[in-house]
Amino acid sequence: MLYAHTVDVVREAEGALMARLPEGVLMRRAATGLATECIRLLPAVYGARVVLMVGSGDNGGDALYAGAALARRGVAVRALTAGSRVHQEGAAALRAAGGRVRAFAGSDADDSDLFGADLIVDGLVGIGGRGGLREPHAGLAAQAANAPAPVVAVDLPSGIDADTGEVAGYAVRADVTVTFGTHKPGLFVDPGADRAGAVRLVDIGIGPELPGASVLRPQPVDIAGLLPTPGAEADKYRRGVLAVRAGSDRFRGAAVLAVGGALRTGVGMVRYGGPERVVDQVLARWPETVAAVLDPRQSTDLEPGRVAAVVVGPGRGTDPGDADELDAVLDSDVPVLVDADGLTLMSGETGRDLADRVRERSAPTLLTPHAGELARLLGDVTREDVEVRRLEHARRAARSFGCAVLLKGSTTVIAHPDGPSVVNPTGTPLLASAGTGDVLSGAVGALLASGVPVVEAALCGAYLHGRAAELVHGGAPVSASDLLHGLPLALAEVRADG
Ligand SMILES: NC(=O)C1=CN([C@@H]2O[C@H](COP(=O)(O)OP(=O)(O)OC[C@H]3O[C@@H](n4cnc5c(N)ncnc54)[C@H](OP(=O)(O)O)[C@@H]3O)[C@@H](O)[C@H]2O)[C@@H](O)CC1
Ligand SMILES: [K+]
Repeated sequence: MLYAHTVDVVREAEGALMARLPEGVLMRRAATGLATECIRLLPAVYGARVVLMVGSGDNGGDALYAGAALARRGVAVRALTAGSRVHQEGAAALRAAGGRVRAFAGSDADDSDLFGADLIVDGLVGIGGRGGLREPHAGLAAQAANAPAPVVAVDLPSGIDADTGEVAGYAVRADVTVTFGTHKPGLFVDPGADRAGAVRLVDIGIGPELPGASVLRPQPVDIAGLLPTPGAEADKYRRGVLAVRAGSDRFRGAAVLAVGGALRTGVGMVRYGGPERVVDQVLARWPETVAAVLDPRQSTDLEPGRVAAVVVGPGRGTDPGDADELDAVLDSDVPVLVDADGLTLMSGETGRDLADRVRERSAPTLLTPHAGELARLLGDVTREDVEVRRLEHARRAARSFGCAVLLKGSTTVIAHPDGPSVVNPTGTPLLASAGTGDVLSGAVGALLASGVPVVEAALCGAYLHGRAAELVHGGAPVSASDLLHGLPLALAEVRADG
């Protein structure tokens, strides 16, 4: 598991440790770790050319001290400063080691040092950065982006918000980010995560001072530990029965995909209920389903005691009958996953009663919106707002509805009113196509029915779904049906890693 802490928490931990250590020790540790990573990235050390982009804070100080260490190893180091000040001791250390320090001349002409560099180090701003990069920082960073050398970001790529991953203006795009003490949430969540490249954590000793993380990013081994392993004595009821209330005459595929997602993730039995033509189609594709014709306006019976979890909403419709069905499902005392049309029914003024129903439930509820659906559920933000501050809005929704929320998209995040948020490390942008969400709802539903707790089920389902896409796509677009082939591969891989 990787852990991320917010800036306030990092500063507090740093303060507690610094009070016991001689001045400058933490920066020296950070700089040593940074220099080591730079050396790994250089084809040869002696005679290599490294350019430091240096802002006015301690982030620039880290870069300067690392530059001094590189210069002592025979690297030609040039520091280009931006901003009103420069870290004096760091600049002196670099000069004493044979490096040069000068102010960036501005964006009017290409900087020859930058374009001749073997490696560029981004020490413009770190956790002290606010908003998009100002000038001359942005101009310097833009030149670095055009230069051929790889870019190593110090602590985080300058211009991304450390706590949210938001990019409010120009931001550096790094090949490698060397971060200190703990990960920052913005390194886990897009759009920030996308700018960070490969992230390396350097231990500077603040670990014991840090409280529990605010954001987690699991590794394959963590997923393996969370997945259920059916014992020899397991029968279909003990493995869990999932009820799927998806699909309609208009959207028959949603039912087929949600049922498939569940079966391919592993569940004792899927009970499908829906219109006759959809039942036929589900049975034609998945004959192992126990399917019954069900008109939500006449029967919303969930067969109490016979199902362990319910998926409701994908392609189901938003008629009054569908609202009645959702209401009845929410009235049950088993875990419920609400997706797609179910989320639409819960949104706005007309959805108020259903939203209250969710708040009143004692059994776990999981909402699985994409950014547009989350914006509608929250009612006071746009889809774009949600996309740039994914963690914040997923957390708000979790608090507002008193349940777990899985926000789909460029980084899938899972929030719960209690405990840290979790980000899913797998997936590809090519996953954004019709029907993939239906497969996800089935996959997560299967895990809920198997007794996996709600946040863990959401995480494992999202992980397997994203990994399935990575394994089947090979660079080509992924259809929702392809995902159904990828799920067993993803499961086998996770079990082998575990
Ligand atoms: N915490 C730890 O454990 C350790 C932390 N360490 C290191 O310290 C770093 C934090 O250093 P820090 O606090 O000095 O802030 P930092 O990121 O250098 O930026 C502040 C400067 O940036 C400027 N500025 C702000 N926004 C801007 C913008 N949009 N565009 C342009 N400029 C902008 C701002 O200018 P101002 O707004 O004041 O004019 C101010 O001068 C941290 O990331 C890590 O690298 C390690 O050494 C050891 C252990
Ligand atoms: K930086």
